[in-house]
Amino acid sequence: MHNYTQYGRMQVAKVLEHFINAQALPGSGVEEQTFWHGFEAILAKFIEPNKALLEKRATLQAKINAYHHAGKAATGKPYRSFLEDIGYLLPEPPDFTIETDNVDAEMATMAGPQLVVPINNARYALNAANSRWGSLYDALYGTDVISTDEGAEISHRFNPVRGEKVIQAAREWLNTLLPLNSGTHQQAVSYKIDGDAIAVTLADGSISTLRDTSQWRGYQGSAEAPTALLFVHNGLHFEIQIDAAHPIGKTDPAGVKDILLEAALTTIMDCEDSVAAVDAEDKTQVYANWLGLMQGTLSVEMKKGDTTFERKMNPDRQYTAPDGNSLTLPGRSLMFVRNVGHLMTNDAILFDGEEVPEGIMDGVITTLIAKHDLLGSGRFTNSRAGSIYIVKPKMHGPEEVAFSDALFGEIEELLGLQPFTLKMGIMDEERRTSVNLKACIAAAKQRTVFINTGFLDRTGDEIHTSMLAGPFADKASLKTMPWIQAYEKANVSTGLACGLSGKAQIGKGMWPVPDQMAAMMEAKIGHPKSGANTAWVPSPTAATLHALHYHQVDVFKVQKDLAEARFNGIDDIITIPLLADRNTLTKEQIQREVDNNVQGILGYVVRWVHQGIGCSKVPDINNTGLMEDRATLRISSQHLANWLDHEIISPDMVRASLARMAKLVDEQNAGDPDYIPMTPDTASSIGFQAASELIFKGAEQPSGYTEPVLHQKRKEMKALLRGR
Ligand SMILES: CC(=O)SCCNC(=O)CCNC(=O)[C@H](O)C(C)(C)COP(=O)(O)OP(=O)(O)OC[C@H]1O[C@@H](n2cnc3c(N)ncnc32)[C@H](O)[C@@H]1OP(=O)(O)O
Ligand SMILES: O=CC(=O)O
Ligand SMILES: [Mg+2]
Repeated sequence: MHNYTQYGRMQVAKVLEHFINAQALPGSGVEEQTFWHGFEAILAKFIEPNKALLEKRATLQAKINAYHHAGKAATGKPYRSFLEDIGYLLPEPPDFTIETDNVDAEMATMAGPQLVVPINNARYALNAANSRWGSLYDALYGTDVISTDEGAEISHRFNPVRGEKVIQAAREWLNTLLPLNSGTHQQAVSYKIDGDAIAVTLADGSISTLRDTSQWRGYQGSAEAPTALLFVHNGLHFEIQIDAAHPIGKTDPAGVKDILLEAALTTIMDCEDSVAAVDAEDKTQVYANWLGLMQGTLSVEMKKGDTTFERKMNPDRQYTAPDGNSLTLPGRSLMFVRNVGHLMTNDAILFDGEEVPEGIMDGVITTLIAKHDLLGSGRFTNSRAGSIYIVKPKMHGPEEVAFSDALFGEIEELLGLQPFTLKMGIMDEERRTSVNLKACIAAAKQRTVFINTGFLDRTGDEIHTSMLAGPFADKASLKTMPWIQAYEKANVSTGLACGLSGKAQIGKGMWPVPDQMAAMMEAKIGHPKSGANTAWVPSPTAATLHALHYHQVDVFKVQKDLAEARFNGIDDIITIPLLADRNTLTKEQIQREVDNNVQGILGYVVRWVHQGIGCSKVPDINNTGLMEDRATLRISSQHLANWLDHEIISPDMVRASLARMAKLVDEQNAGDPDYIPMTPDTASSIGFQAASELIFKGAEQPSGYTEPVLHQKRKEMKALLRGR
């Protein structure tokens, strides 16, 4: 238990109280008394409605369970009518367009990658904030986008064979980014400023020029010997960096040392599924990092090899424009903060003795902190348009969006912000939101700045909602079946119909295979092609590479082309992706599916519970590292729970797999000095027990969420570690 200070009906854990009174409130223009009193009033107003929303989720789920339990039709008209009758599938509201004002260009009129990062990891969070710009050479050199054939392996010491391949590949990209009137960038031997134009000398001595002269926007260094030439294409900037004395520039006939791409236009600083924050200490750390990002003061001491340096937020980038005026471009990614959803409570604050809803607490405190940005008191500016961007995850249907909208309004009033300063990113990641998406957007039409298909949570909810309908298809097949394709397509179409183009983001989900960048380059071009003006990437390198897709596709043109054809797709969306025939899976296929799920669950959960790490790269059964977070855990645990329920697998089979995989996961982590193994005594390993509970009690978890078990077990683990 924490030490608390009483504020009216609230008790605030001292660690959080101290942070707020000493760091977050000073300079915010809000008095201590006003803040705590107003916070108390918000809790008094919103706690009961929050509980009622959760009860409604449970009531609807119980009705769905009873329907399937009775063996009623899980397809076609009868099923759709049932969903309508119980108020799960609601009538579509009349047409409208969103009215969101003061949206920064990065979200409204630009198209590019969106990075997500666990906010409590300062080292990664700083890296993410700075990933607005990324080195194309580094991204190509360090990943499988360039093959290792013919002596081009990735080595720590610079491999000139690979280096040459990188230069050639980058020059090939320049042909797309910066078309020339004659010749190609592979032939370029110099890039120079010639009056108000760019002259590119080719190997045969001829001079080429830019096909579109307006692409040139500025330079760094002197006009005679620029160190960087700045261009724009499809709204994204990039630099050709020149330094003939640099180790790479030396090898290049034009002295080009790198191509720097505008990459992560926006970043989501995540307080939710990639973070393990279970109590007042953890939450205070999360909020402290957000304050550091909003004030520009966050920094970490870094050690790489023999060098030690300080990582901090990058300044804006300065150039001279072709007309001689100075030009400044943002040096950092525009930041959202992802609050948690409506489900969990946290003991950092008690109200009438009970833990408060964590989502309400996040809303109030992350907004208070972001107010510092609007007041301009920090070192940098995040939103030049004067807005605060909150991603609200895991909302089920329009009532839950309306609740967040009302909460945001009260928070604005408490903190002295103009109405609708708080903008909302709506995660379309629960089935009741997908099937009522238009009504969800309508419920926050003055705040909506994005809709995003969080297909990972969405898959977990798909399984949980129809748990009793029958056994689900294997995990790989689930990703290709009609429901998901219709969900993705309908999201874009609904977003366009509600006027998001030019005002907000229509976003696509995460690439969860961080080391497979070649595959990402093949797959993720599908996102801009589908009309999405942003999509999630797991790392800065992935952001740099994914940025190339937005040079290949003019998303706003795609959106225009798609705008006329409204796709609703509801009948496909509600088609439950069950196994067509339970006898088609071989014993071996079933065993592999179980082992793969169990390995992923244990690999993620043990680090979460034992070490407080909320997002990990965990090898799957083929030894491919997968990004695992709470949403991927929700899928794996719900999938096993479903197959157990329908006796595709037996509890003994799962127990045997857990025992085998626990050993393997311990071995995989042997190199981590902070790792706490699960074996040999799995019965007293809290991490192991958490994983087992998530599977065996998966069917009874609210909406199949993993948070309740993870939080409880992490708290047990922290208590154990404190007692040691
Ligand atoms: C369903 C959903 O909700 S998805 C959203 C939640 N998921 C996320 O936020 C994913 C974020 N990504 C990550 O946390 C990580 O990339 C992981 C856990 C997947 C892999 O991490 P690691 O195994 O440490 O990656 P790896 O060793 O390849 O790279 C580490 C380097 O990349 C950087 N990096 C990796 N991911 C990120 C990121 N998301 N943001 C910023 N920097 C990052 C690190 O800072 C580090 O560089 P440094 O040494 O200069 O600090
Ligand atoms: O939050 C994202 C998801 O896919 O879930
Ligand atoms: Mg999610």
